[in-house]
Amino acid sequence: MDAYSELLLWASTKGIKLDGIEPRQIPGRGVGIVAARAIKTEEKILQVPTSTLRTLETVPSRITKRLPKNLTVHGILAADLALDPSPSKLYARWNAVIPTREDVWDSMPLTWDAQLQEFLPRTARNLLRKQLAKFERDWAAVKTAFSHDDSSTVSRDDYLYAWLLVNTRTFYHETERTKKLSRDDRMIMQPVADLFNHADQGCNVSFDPSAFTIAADREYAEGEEVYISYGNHSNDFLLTEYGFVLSENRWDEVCLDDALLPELSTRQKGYLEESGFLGNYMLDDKTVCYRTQVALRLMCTPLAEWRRFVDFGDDDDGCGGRSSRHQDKADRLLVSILREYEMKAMKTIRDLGELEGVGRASQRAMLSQRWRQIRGLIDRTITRLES
Ligand SMILES: C[S@@+](CC[C@H](N)C(=O)[O-])C[C@H]1O[C@@H](n2cnc3c(N)ncnc32)[C@H](O)[C@@H]1O
Repeated sequence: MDAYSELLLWASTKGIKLDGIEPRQIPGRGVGIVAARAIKTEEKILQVPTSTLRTLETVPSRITKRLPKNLTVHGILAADLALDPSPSKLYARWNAVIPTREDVWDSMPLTWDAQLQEFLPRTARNLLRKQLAKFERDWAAVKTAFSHDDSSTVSRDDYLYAWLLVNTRTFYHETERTKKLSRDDRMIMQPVADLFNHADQGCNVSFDPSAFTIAADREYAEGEEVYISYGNHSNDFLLTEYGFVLSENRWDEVCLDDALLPELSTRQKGYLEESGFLGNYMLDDKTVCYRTQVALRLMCTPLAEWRRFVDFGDDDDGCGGRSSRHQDKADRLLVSILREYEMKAMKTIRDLGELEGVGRASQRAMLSQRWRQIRGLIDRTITRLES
């Protein structure tokens, strides 16, 4: 019997109900869940009883009592996974189907060569910096707690593997007890449900005190992959937090700070800082964000008019046509800035192509894919602004 059949057999003894779905290997996505028959909208396809969840409360006290009280739930769950080398029956079936360390190392930028990490787009790099700081805090606590114990030592790599599994496989869960914790700490792991891959729109996930339930968001044909949504995430977020990008992502956006900030004088940066508009300039497939508009206006309109724009939003003084004249100027300026940024994206793609020997080919390919997406978004925006 293969590991998935064993997992499902174990799941059925624990009251986990799959209806019309089954796990399957999906090229490029590890395991995923597919429709085993035609599924109707709103059909309940999975129920996972609360008793099977892996939570803060299921971590043995021999682990929790040695960890500092303020350690994150993420950090504690990872310690539980890492310090459980011969897992109890409860988790053995689950452990048999989770991605290998090799898979995790391949996809998660946190484990990549530092030189390759420098090629991440700005948003992803910033997220990675925060993720690393969070990991190092958790690891420092776990290392201190278990470093003097021969029976349960854990290496940094063991802990990192466990920490990244938790990062990519937890669900938000609220109970009377977890409501007392910060939002980020209301996380649990659940078997089978964690085999669903992500799409920018997916099945409905809900929970009550007795179970998690996943219900179809639309009709699915037999054999079709069934997704849930991990949230309204951009591809930079997905890449850093989950190790993949979507080719179709309605929530994707690109940070323009690297394109815009170098164009601003020190004085202009000061004005933007004072008014709370310095940096975090975002572009998606439909909109240039308001912060970007404010920075562009500062670059192409007299200061008094810019202040009016910031204070009142609209720079039309009632004479007609003014607003669109300024907007045209701002759009033209943005097009020229975007053209330069597009050149940078193309150079990054070329550089990645010549970067043999740094990191793995699959990691470089992932970065190139992301930069091609950025280039595409910029290109479409230029076309839109010029039409
Ligand atoms: C909750 S797990 C989903 C099950 C996972 N595919 C597995 O093999 O166990 C989340 C991980 O699945 C992968 N994943 C999820 N959605 C994906 C997608 N749309 N494309 C590629 N990989 C995806 C990523 O590696 C992510 O970190």
